[in-house]
Amino acid sequence: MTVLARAIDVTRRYGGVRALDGVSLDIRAGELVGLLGPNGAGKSTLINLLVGLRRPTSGTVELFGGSPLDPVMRRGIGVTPQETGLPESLRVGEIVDFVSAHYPERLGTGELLARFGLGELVRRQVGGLSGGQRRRLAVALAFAGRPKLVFLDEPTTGLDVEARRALWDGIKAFHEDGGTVLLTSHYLEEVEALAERVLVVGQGRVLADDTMRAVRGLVGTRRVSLVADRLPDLPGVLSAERVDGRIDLVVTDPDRLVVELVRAGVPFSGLEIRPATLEEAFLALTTNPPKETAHV
Ligand SMILES: Nc1ncnc2c1ncn2[C@@H]1O[C@H](COP(=O)(O)OP(=O)(O)OP(=O)(O)O)[C@@H](O)[C@H]1O
Repeated sequence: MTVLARAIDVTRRYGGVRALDGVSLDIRAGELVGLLGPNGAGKSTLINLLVGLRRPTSGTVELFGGSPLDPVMRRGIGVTPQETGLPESLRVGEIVDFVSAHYPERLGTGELLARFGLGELVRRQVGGLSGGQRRRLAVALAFAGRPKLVFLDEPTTGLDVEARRALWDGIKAFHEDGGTVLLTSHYLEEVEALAERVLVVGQGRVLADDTMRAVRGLVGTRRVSLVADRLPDLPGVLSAERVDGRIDLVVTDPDRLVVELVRAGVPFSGLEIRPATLEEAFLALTTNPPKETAHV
């Protein structure tokens, strides 16, 4: 499958901070890739390198087989950064026309706005839009020039559920037409709802690059929940907390945990074991040292 964007052993430093550390990846045509990672993991830096806003300290970045610094290559992409400033006095339709005019091919203004649930607002001045409407407009603009590849940095941060769904529909429609998307998100359900492939980034490195299912399987964690007054120190516990009178543990080996519990002779009841959610798996991948259950 055609590779649209590629990073080869890319490192990016800002002074003493190593924001990316030997990252290699391909974004292939038709993929919808979710980039997950905690604050400061290097997600925005990776996007900035792939779209040519920054250069790597070492390593190579390619866009459509060329350099992301080449305007001809950049014409094939659409980008919504984490923050955008749109001119307050322009009308929504005027902004779309202004942005579209930079591209050889364009989506009609009405069609673009309808795709993102903004059709009613074509004559509204940007200064009169709500925060959520502005954000949706900023994301819609990434699609104005019929891009092949779209980069969205936290597209739905700050949106309510309805606005988020309207955006998801626009992104999905683009993808169903064959478009390629790389998006970052702090909303794990967003990545679960949209992305087929997940890249987990932590401390500037790619920790996992696989299907959603495989990423969960990779960490192989289980959520164990039980009722007990106290627990001894147990092996393989990644996180432990008391919630509504129960103790919830994320563990790597639930069978061993139960054996150890019984062996310790600790009274417990209401044992439940289920697969970890993506959030739990993600935390386990990027996480701290094992937890001491005796202090829960
Ligand atoms: N222009 C800059 N100057 C100095 N340090 C920077 C700069 N941009 C990013 N960094 C640092 O590089 C690291 C990675 O930042 P980056 O913004 O790429 O992370 P992120 O995963 O996008 O985080 P977030 O989820 O908070 O947006 C952080 O430690 C950050 O402080």
